[in-house]
Amino acid sequence: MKTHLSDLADAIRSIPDYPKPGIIFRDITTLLGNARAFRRAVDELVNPYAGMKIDKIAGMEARGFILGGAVAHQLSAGFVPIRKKGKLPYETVRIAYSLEYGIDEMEMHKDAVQPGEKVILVDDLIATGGTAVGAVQLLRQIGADVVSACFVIDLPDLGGRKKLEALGVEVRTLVEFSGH
Ligand SMILES: O=P(O)(O)OC[C@H]1O[C@H](OP(=O)(O)OP(=O)(O)O)[C@H](O)[C@@H]1O
Ligand SMILES: Nc1ncnc2[nH]cnc12
Repeated sequence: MKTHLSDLADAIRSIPDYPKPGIIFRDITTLLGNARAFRRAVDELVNPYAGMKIDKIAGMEARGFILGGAVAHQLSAGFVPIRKKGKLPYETVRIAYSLEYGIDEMEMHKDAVQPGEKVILVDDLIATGGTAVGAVQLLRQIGADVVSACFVIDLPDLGGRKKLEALGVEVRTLVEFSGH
């Protein structure tokens, strides 16, 4: 039986008031635990990039590692982890960023991408876009050509997609939830 994109939305669990009052947390662990939905989500993320000779997938800790690793494998691309500060052992580039429910700093190894390499950013969700914009800035700082960014979930009312597009990055998403 074919899985539809509405089935992907149904496979995501929504938790009100987590991690803070007023936030509805869109929990992808239920999608990841559903073999058919997980495969469909990865296939849908990968399909638009088939044949594009992408060099690297960059994934944001932690949920971007799960999806980004699967996408990289399917595209025969390398994988670049963008981590929360203090976790990477070699020399890094670092940037402060804010997201829907907090602020933090993220880092990437400074030799993780060679100048001019084609990179796609992968994460589970875009909300305010703070995380993704920070990641694009880090990647561009070391010379990456960020050709696109893709997410399973878009929260369009929080404006992240528009911010990324304003930076000249194509954005692809699979399901939308209105409100927070
Ligand atoms: O568009 P934004 O407002 O920046 O929010 C989106 C980010 O928030 C979540 O990650 P989180 O920082 O909660 O980390 P986690 O994956 O380790 O739970 C999500 O996985 C995105 O990376
Ligand atoms: N509402 C939300 N649910 C899950 N992850 C998020 N990251 C930022 N906002 C989020």
